[in-house]
Amino acid sequence: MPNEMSGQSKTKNITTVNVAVAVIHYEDKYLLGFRDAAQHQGNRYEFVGGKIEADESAEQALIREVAEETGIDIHQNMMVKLGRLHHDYGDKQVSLQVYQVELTAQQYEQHKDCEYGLEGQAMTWADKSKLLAGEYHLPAANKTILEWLKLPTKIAITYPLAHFSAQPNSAAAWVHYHREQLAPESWVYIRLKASELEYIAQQLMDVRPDILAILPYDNDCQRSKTTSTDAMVEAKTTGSIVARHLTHSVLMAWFNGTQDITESEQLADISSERPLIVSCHDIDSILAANKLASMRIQQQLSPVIGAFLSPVLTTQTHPDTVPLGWEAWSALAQLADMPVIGLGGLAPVMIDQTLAHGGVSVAGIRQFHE
Ligand SMILES: Nc1nc2c([nH]c(=O)n2[C@@H]2O[C@H](COP(=O)(O)OP(=O)(O)OP(=O)(O)O)[C@@H](O)[C@H]2O)c(=O)[nH]1
Repeated sequence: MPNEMSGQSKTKNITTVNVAVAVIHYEDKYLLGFRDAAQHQGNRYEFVGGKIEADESAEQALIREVAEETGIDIHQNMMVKLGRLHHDYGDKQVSLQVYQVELTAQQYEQHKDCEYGLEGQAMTWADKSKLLAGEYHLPAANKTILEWLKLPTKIAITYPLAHFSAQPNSAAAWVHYHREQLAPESWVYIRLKASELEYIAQQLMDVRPDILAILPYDNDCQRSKTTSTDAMVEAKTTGSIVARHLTHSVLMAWFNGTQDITESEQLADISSERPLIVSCHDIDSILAANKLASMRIQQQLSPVIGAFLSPVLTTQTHPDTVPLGWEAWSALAQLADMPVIGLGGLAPVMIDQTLAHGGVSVAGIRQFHE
């Protein structure tokens, strides 16, 4: 998709319209327009946006469209890329470049009572919970955007079991520690080995049913078609699994063709009902993640909702790994077609710095526990 940055492109005689989409919000209120019945995908709500002209970048188009449709002045430093996606409506193909735009309190005050946009279209402010619950009828392509918006600004990662190896019962110590330390209703990536996953992760989810768990995708069990820990955890779980996680090495093994499986087998293998979060460290893994994301959308499977991109800074756990540093991290984040999560040497308070460098969320271990 980076090759189709602007204008219209033609593939097999079908024109793809390149569109810049602004997910304008102030805290938990999101601005929606209503598409006229005569328009493509009419009688539906939409985010503000429109065609990217041939001489424009997506960001320039976004600034112009937002001003034309709402009169709100936005600047480059207020927008963060959420992702890019291609959608085939049958009668029209669209490539959406989606940005999150947070208004200032003053801008929201000025526009909070606005019922019509500058082009006469009805406008409304939607509560995030209602928007994500599907209470607004949006074009089909927006389903993925709503999944992206579920990603919180902070994700806690669990300690490895080995961290508790000095304890007489390390599994019990692991469960006890995380039961006490994880914030209420937080997203938690339960990073355990496949062999530890079923019995320990389940214990934590039993005692903390409020947490929203990201569980590792168990590649080995899936490949051998044995009763996988995935299936067991899914079947027995009392808590909520919000996503499965794919490691950098699994992602690269699939897309470098080092595993002898076809693309459709890969897609069928990964829990198709669950959104995915992938781990990336470099340009090759970002490109592999983009490919996976595009395949999932094309096959109408649950989307890739995020990429952990790491390490941003030096970490205590990997002191010898050379970090990317903010500049290289930001350049890679721009290439990702899904929301990017900063990982490695970060604290929750670094969310503003992460947003400024093109990420939407921060993750980590120690500092993300209460
Ligand atoms: N603005 C906007 N467009 C969207 C969203 N989701 C989505 O699929 N689209 C599609 O992206 C395209 C937007 O291009 P557009 O705004 O220039 O097209 P239009 O049909 O509104 O007007 P036009 O063709 O008269 O210029 C439409 O085909 C629309 O269906 C969304 O959330 N916001």
